[in-house]
Amino acid sequence: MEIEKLIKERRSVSLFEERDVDIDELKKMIETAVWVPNHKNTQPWRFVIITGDTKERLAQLAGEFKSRGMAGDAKDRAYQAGYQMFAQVPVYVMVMMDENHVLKRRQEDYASTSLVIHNLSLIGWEKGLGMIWKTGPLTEEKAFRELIQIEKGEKFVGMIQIGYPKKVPKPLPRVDINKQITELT
Ligand SMILES: Cc1cc2nc3c(=O)[nH]c(=O)nc-3n(C[C@H](O)[C@H](O)[C@H](O)COP(=O)(O)O)c2cc1C
Repeated sequence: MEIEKLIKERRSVSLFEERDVDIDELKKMIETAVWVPNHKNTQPWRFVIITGDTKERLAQLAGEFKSRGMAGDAKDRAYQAGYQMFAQVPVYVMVMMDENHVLKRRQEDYASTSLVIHNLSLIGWEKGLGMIWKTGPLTEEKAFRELIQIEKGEKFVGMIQIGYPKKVPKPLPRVDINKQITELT
């Protein structure tokens, strides 16, 4: 696909078909995605691919989180909604990076890791796969962080939900780019 079309037509997708994603292919996509500019070549990223029993536990955590503090039928409904939203995702890639003690290095590492994530979503989109990068409140929970095994000295960058799109959302409007471009001559 032409690069301009690929960039403009890619959307964040969070509803997926009930269809498995080939994990070997996903690993190859990650191998390609990491070819980003990276100051000092720190390559600070780490990826945790989640399916199976760990995905099941993740969906339970989402249900427990969504229904926390509720009671009765409302609690059951909230649990099911949270659980289903996470259970319907075919595969997760959790992205972590080394948290360098130098702020500038840390910020630059985060920039590069973000590029990797976007590369991954573009590579996926070309293959018919949809993704969304999430950092919602569940990702700050201790149980979540233990489940995905964030290590000491690592920063959690994002939860990437991946699968074949069931529904592709409409694009959000972009501001007129001419308002954001200055020419100095
Ligand atoms: C750092 C980051 C964190 C995000 N976290 C969330 C999130 O927690 N929940 C969510 O629904 N979308 C999240 N998104 C996705 C954006 O909301 C989405 O990209 C935006 O709505 C634009 O849609 P598009 O990607 O289809 O253009 C996140 C995106 C980024 C870059």
